[in-house]
Amino acid sequence: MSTPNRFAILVAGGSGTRMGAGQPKQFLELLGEPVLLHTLRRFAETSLGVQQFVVVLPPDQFDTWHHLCTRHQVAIPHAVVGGGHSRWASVRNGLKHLATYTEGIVAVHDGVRPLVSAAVIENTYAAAAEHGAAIAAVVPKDSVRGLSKEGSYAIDRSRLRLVQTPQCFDLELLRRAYRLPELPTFTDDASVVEDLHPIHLVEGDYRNLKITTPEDMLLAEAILRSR
Ligand SMILES: Nc1ccn([C@@H]2O[C@H](COP(=O)(O)OP(=O)(O)OP(=O)(O)O)[C@@H](O)[C@H]2O)c(=O)n1
Ligand SMILES: C[C@](O)(CO)[C@H](O)COP(=O)(O)O
Repeated sequence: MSTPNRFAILVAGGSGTRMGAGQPKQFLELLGEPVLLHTLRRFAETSLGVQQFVVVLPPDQFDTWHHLCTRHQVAIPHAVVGGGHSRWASVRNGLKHLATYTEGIVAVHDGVRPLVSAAVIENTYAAAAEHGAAIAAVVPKDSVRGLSKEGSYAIDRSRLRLVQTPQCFDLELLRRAYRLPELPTFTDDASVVEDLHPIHLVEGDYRNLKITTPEDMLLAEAILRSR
């Protein structure tokens, strides 16, 4: 079987309200480089050939990214697309940029997961080529409780997984899913696709954290220094 085309949509169209940094968290520096640039490099450095990178940014931040790419001499070819009102809308905009392609595997990855490993990226693309839809996920390390009117109750964590990105899909499947109307329950791409196709889980990585709140920056720096 021939190698499928590979595409990557790096979503970085959010504003980072939980980080509260005064600028979107994807532009904060980790060991001297913006979070989003670490993420782009991670994907570009895998042994896989990614044919087309699409970076989705807040529409008012194109100049910021352009200046950062110039300052850091970024030589990784990528398209820049404006984000939307939600992650779902940003992914949909990214997908539109791939309209000329008819087949392949597309990875959707949070621009704020800069510590993703080559193994997780490669395994997720490979699983999607085999199963149509594959996402990285890890086993919860803490006990989990649900909330009820009366208080709370224990949940069997062996039946749970914590979802990460990348989330990789057959291009046409992802297109079909993103033609459906947006629902408030969509928190990731798997939740958009799952009514159309089963989602295969790939072993993620605890280090593949999503930079969300200030302590995540400390953790990410510590992990980067240890590499
Ligand atoms: N309208 C949006 C919202 C989110 N994202 C992206 O989706 C990923 C995961 O979202 P999250 O961590 O929630 O980022 P923010 O929306 O920026 O953060 P917050 O919810 O704290 O505002 C991030 O890479 C973010 O930039 C996006 O592309 N477009
Ligand atoms: C896509 C995601 O990173 C998977 O864990 C997550 O769902 C994004 O959630 P957020 O609320 O937008 O941070």
